Amino acid sequence: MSAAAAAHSLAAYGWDDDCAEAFAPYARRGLVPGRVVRVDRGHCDLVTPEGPVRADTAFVTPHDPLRVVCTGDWAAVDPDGDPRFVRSLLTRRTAFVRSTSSKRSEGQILAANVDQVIIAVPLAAELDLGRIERFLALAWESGAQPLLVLTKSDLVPDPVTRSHLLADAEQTAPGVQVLPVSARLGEGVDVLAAVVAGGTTALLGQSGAGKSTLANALLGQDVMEVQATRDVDGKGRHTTTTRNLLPLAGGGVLIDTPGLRGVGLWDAGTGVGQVFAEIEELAAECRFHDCAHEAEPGCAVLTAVEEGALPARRLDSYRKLMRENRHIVAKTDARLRAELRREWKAKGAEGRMAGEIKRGRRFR
Ligand SMILES: Nc1nc2c(ncn2[C@@H]2O[C@H](COP(=O)(O)OP(=O)(O)OP(=O)(O)O)[C@@H](O)[C@H]2O)c(=O)[nH]1
Ligand SMILES: [Zn+2]
Repeated sequence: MSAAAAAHSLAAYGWDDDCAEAFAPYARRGLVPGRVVRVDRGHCDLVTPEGPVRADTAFVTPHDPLRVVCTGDWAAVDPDGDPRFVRSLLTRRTAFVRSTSSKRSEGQILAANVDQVIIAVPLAAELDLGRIERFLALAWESGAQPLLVLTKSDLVPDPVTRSHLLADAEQTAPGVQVLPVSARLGEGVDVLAAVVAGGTTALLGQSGAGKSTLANALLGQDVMEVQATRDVDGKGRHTTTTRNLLPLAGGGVLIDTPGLRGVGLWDAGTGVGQVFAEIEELAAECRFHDCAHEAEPGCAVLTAVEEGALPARRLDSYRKLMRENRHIVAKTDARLRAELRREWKAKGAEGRMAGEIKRGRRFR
């Protein structure tokens, strides 16, 4: 980072040389840079060099739901006025998109410009590898680098058990750093803080995984409300505060939005491939290029399973996520196909009409 970018008052919020370069044309128009901290209907809260600003988003709310303002966006804002308007959004480096339920399959943007994703999974006697793979797929799909944090490591004090669990996690997450952390004991927190110091980090993980506790440890203060252990009605309390984007004590920025936390079904096509990199690599050796790795002769994937080089669970998980993903894509495609059909019909009618005119069956 250049000295100018480091000295910039938004440096704590992730401002860097790339931001400065992208923002230059807006600076010439007298606009102010800001990072979106929170979005609600028609407005957003930003941090700017002059402090927090609330701005109207009417100019940056196109029909495409993937292009609406979201937490983490860099924006160009009016220098004054009441209300002040967001005039433009800088191009996103990465984006978290959720495939929404069947009625609106367009997808919904959850967070922008995330560099790393912490996938928080409690270190327990039995790691939920399938869940890890699912979160990894989402992380890879966003364009950010995943980081697997095994939380509550104090719960597995036995070093032998722990190293087995770590080995399982590492095998499940090729290309991903795996870090055991205990926020309770402070173990591994400094390592994690150093890893996330360089950019913007988001938190993924199921409820109770220890995300808020981890966030507080990284923030160096209790900003997030930690789930009460005594949960009388069994429903769990909604714990995340409305402060969605926060600078970390050791450098870097944390994005922790409720929408991102509670992930459901996502469209993670290329992401799934990255999670199972070793399977995709094996698949390249299969005799048939469209091998489904079910019962085909010369299947390198099945051979690897037979030889014990690839856990059968891994292949099952891969198939399951691929199937799920195809399902989502098919749903989206159905809508696309319906749209195309309408277009073709209209074009077809025109075409038929033109043909009939040519053939002299219709007179003008
Ligand atoms: N033993 C142990 N318990 C922990 C640790 N970190 C968190 N916990 C406990 O795990 C429970 C859940 O922690 P939270 O931080 O609220 O989990 P969360 O992922 O933010 O949960 P949601 O807000 O529901 O998404 C709390 O009772 C914490 O005290 C740890 O390092 N060790
Ligand atoms: Zn095969």
